[in-house]
Amino acid sequence: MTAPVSIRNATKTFGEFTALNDVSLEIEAGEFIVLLGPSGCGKTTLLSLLGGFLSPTRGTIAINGRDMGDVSPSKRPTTTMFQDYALFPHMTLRDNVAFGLKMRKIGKTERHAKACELLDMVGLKASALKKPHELSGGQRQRVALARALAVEPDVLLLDEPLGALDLKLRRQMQDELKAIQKRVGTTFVHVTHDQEEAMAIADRIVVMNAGKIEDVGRPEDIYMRPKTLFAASFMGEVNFIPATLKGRDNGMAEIDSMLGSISLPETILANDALPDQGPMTLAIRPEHFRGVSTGAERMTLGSAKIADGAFFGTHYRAHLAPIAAPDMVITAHMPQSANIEPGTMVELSIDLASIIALPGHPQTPADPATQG
Ligand SMILES: Nc1ncnc2c1ncn2[C@@H]1O[C@H](COP(=O)(O)OP(=O)(O)OP(=O)(O)O)[C@@H](O)[C@H]1O
Repeated sequence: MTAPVSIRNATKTFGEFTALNDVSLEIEAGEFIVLLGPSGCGKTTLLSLLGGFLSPTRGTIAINGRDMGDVSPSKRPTTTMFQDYALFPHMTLRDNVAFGLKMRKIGKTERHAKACELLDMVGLKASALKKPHELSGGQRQRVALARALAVEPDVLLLDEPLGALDLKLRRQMQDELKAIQKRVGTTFVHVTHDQEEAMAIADRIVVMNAGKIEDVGRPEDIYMRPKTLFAASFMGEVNFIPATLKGRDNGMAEIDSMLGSISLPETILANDALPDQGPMTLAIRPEHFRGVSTGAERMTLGSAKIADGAFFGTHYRAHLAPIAAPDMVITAHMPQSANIEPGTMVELSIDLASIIALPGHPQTPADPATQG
């Protein structure tokens, strides 16, 4: 079972505090959507509106075209899977998975068959008669997923379901979760603050900040072409070079940056929020300074002096002080063959197409994305 979800202008206030501020989002049937953002940005609040545990102060939620305004959580075509997946300790795995079906008065033979089918899907068929305490954390998590899917929700809501697992297991479960979602085709809405997890599992990521949606797109869209400073900095490491857009002429944009004046083809400025003139930021990922020619059109932002560098296996990660702005720190990845001796001069050479042009300036030097 699967269904589209439509969130229109949803706002949620708690007293004076606005936890969710005019959020709109269309989710397709069968999509794997990840709500990504820092603690307190409103991810769980949005998930709770979908599950019916909270009502929007303003705005609407529709699932499969039906307004959910007066539909209680138990009557919604949704199931929520929480981080503490709370299996019943005295029941076998089979009975845990079949529990929702029993509540729905499904006969024993049918519900046991369904439970075994789902345990098979999560790789635990042979353990059907074990109790939860006999399992590892990852195995218990799989049982919880099987239990959530047993009642065939149209939409599965997952609130940091992998948060309690260690890193290795979490990576493994991310792959499994994605494979299972593709297999069952259910719409998944998954909350996390871990950007790597979001990239690993999402069809589309919704980047949230302070109760608002900052950006929505495929992982590669948000990484390569983020729409805001926040989205650029939350999804991976980035250098921000404050600049001023002076004007546009003949398909070229004239820009004064902290590293000097440059002309960029207007196609690089593909962001509707950019003004015709005014403050803007050039955002560049560290790996785009690698100096390995890709055959694409390249440009230089002047030269810089290596301050320090560390070996990361596939590359060096170096901090550089540009000659044009010696107080600035640029983080750059450099090839294994590079000389990263402090004081060595390097050219800040990049592929033109890898420059991300964003509206506004980073707020403070402490902005997480201002430095590497
Ligand atoms: N019932 C409530 N009463 C008052 N404030 C609340 C309530 N529920 C949530 N909030 C506030 O709303 C904001 C958003 O909370 P929410 O739980 O949605 O954040 P989150 O992004 O899921 O964060 P986390 O990753 O820490 O769970 C927070 O500042 C939180 O303190």
